[in-house]
Amino acid sequence: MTTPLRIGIAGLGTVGAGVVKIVQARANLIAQRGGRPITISAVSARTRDKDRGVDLSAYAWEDDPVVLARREDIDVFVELMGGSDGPAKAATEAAIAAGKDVVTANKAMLAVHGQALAEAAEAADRVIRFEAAVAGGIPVVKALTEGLAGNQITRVMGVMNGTCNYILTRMESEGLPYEKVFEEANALGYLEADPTLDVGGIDAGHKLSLLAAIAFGTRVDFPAMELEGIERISIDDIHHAADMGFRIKLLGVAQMTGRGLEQRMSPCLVPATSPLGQLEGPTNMVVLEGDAVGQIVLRGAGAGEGPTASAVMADVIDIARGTRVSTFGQPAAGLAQSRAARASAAAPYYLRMELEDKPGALAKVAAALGEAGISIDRMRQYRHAASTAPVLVVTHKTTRDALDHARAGFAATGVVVGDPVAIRIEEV
Ligand SMILES: NC(=O)C1=CN([C@@H]2O[C@H](COP(=O)(O)OP(=O)(O)OC[C@H]3O[C@@H](n4cnc5c(N)ncnc54)[C@H](O)[C@@H]3O)[C@@H](O)[C@H]2O)C=CC1
Ligand SMILES: N[C@@H](CC=O)C(=O)O
Ligand code: NA
Repeated sequence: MTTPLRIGIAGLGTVGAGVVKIVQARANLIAQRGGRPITISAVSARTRDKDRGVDLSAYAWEDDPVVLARREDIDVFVELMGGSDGPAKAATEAAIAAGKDVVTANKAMLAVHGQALAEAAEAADRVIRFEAAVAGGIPVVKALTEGLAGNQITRVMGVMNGTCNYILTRMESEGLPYEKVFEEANALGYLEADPTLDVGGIDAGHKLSLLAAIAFGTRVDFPAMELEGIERISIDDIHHAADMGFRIKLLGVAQMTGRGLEQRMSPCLVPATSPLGQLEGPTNMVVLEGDAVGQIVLRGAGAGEGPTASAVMADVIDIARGTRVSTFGQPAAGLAQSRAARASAAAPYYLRMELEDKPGALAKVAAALGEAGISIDRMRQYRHAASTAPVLVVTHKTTRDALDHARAGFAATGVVVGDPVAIRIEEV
């Protein structure tokens, strides 16, 4: 009888319960593919007596995930609690120190502590695997670390937060308000424990920073990411974009330029007919570009029980097989600190602002754009009942610096109310 690979699971929420279900339902298939059975020795969660739709009676229970991580009867610690610090980090460190391999879905922890954890794991001759942490069920970490290992990666791009994509597409298709769709996403298990991580773009930014580290051989540098969430996107923006043949996506782009590593995660308008524009619901899409392979497009479920548990199991099965890949695809100690560069490529922009409804207001806005060297493609004032008028401007290609200059100009006009919404129109 082959020795089983014994796992301990900390966290029995959406993802943890999904992992237990796969281990129980697919035992034979997993044993064949991994070359040995995979068994669960112990589990941990905040609440012991809770119906999770799975039978946990065969497994030991630990209240403390750190104690679980150190148990002698586990080989792999599966961290599915979440949170960048606290018990997730403490238990991961304890697991490595106790000689366990680690599988985690925790992008928040890795975006902040990935370098230190990877170095600790490598010093202990252990692995940390995190396929579930980026784009859920899409095997993008494996694609970059293994399938594309022979390429110089030139760009990584994509939609990597299922919740945001679900919210944006449901608002448009059903004409539903943000709050209603947000509740639906919550009921479907897409949301992070702290939902501002999702709608603030932080979760997607964490994911992109992990992919950038692998792609460009640099240390994870999440603080350098230019970040903007979807909180200011209104149903009006969605409708205006649709009128012009665009859809709004929370889009991430990372690329290495002569000036350094550019990383940005922000709402963008993309052509409605493009593959990214057609992405519905919690689906993610990651576009990888390599010098030898050209462009690879990966599309699939980025969140939810089954897809995320699928990715966790892929990592566990890899460990059962004896596949050992460095956390970020190469030894962590050799990863260089990236030089952060502000994204500089010119693009057209969509601007929405509220104007005092008085003579000359539009002319002042046009003048502020002109002074910033920005040429107007389209400009429209919408019918309104309030004292301020909603105005939409689509610019020709311009730079971020010019846009900042124009923003300062808007503030000085005395007719622009609040800060205008500016959304980049991305050629994808
Ligand atoms: N839900 C999803 O679709 C996806 C989630 N992830 C990641 O997977 C991880 C888990 O996410 P979910 O399953 O959605 O979370 P969840 O909130 O549904 O479950 C979290 C589990 O961890 C347990 N837990 C939390 N703190 C604990 C502590 N101090 N001690 C013991 N147990 C504790 C909770 O009791 C619960 O069982 C997170 O890192 C998340 O970012 C990644 C990809 C997709
Ligand atoms: N909250 C995340 C879950 C997966 O990472 C998302 O919505 O994509
Ligand atoms: Na993945």
